[in-house]
Amino acid sequence: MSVVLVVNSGSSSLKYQLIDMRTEEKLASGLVERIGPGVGISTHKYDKECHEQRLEVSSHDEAFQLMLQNFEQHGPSLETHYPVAVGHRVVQGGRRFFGPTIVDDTVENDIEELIPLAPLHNQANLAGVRAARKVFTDIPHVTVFDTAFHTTIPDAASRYAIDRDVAETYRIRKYGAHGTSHKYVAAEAAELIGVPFSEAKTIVMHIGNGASMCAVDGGVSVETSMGMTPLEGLVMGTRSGDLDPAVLFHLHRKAGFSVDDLDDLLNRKSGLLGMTGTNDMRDVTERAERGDVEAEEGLAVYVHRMRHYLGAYLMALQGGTHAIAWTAGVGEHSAVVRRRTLEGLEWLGIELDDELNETHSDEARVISTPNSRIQVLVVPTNEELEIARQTLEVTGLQPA
Ligand SMILES: Nc1ncnc2c1ncn2[C@@H]1O[C@H](COP(=O)(O)OP(=O)(O)O)[C@@H](O)[C@H]1O
Ligand SMILES: CC(=O)OP(=O)(O)O
Ligand SMILES: [Mg+2]
Repeated sequence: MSVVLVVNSGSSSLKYQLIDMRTEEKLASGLVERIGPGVGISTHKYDKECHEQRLEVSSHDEAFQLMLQNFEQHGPSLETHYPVAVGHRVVQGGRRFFGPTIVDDTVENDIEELIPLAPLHNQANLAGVRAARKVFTDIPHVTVFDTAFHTTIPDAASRYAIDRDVAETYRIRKYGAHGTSHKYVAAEAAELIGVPFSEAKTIVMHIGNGASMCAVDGGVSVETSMGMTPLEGLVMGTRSGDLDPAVLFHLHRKAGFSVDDLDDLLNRKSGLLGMTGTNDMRDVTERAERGDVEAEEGLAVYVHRMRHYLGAYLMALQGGTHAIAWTAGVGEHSAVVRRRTLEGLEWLGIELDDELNETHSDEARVISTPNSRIQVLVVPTNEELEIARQTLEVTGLQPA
């Protein structure tokens, strides 16, 4: 059996899946949340059962050991289901990695060197790679980069208008993120609407805790909302997204914020959390519906920013847009956010079907009316499956 283990380490979590690549069936999956001080939560799903455990998990190395324990205690055994390869998500590949890459020590060092370009993510991703290489010493490890899908974005969209030498020396440009998800969802969306991926024009809305949008034209990314780091663009769970850079000078000069304070403010204490006190969209929409003013204001800013980018991406897709595809935690589950983002756009040929929008399902589906010129879709993302596919592809292993 060809099974691939996929490790997706986030800034404070570690997600994993064991996938049988003959059928692309998920055999087992798990999540270790809240890595760091305090009580963490480990969830392991196998054979229709879900095993939950609460305990302090102080590092990604510990989270990885916990994952191994989960397999040992709850199955399936990694001895009988020994993976043929391990696929790892890495957010930032810079101008160094343009596709899935088999890991060796040089690759590990290069990922480390890219940490400043994705501070919340690359460090955690690397910790997962290192822990896994220590345990699975005799199989290939492959890193799949969020940035790889965006290397096709034209210069006019990926350059910042700053001094050329400074930009070159310090590698300052738009790299984007969530590319593995954007690519997977755009391909699924094309299939759903029956347009070849090589011809489809799609706007993908990856709206999770981290959130970004992507304009995909003929199978390639032409614009995305995250920038040099995953801080730019949309309002997120704890990140501010776009703001006037002069705000930083002002807070430094007038309020004595250090660079680290500013980093903490914008990456960890802003977005929905900063505006409403919670980064969970379920709480925000519930409170907004009950008339809570802070929640309503936060939601309004969140939605306004997505509409701003939607307008821009309709322009980026020359010649028209076939579909808008919603994905990730908020995009897949929040009918309220989808409705508020797309309301009043009938004049643009975007017409949501309210009943379809409100219907819950785990399947990829159309939620616009038959009259809607641009189709609106919900397409559950599966970064892990896409990583597993790319892992097999680059190692040349065949599912057997
Ligand atoms: N039913 C729901 N309604 C609204 N938002 C939801 C729902 N379920 C999950 N979410 C949101 O999705 C977010 C997590 O999305 P996810 O894509 O898993 O993010 P990440 O990969 O960045 O951790 C949660 O923070 C929560 O706000
Ligand atoms: C890049 C990024 O924001 O990833 P995530 O959504 O997993 O936090
Ligand atoms: Mg995510």
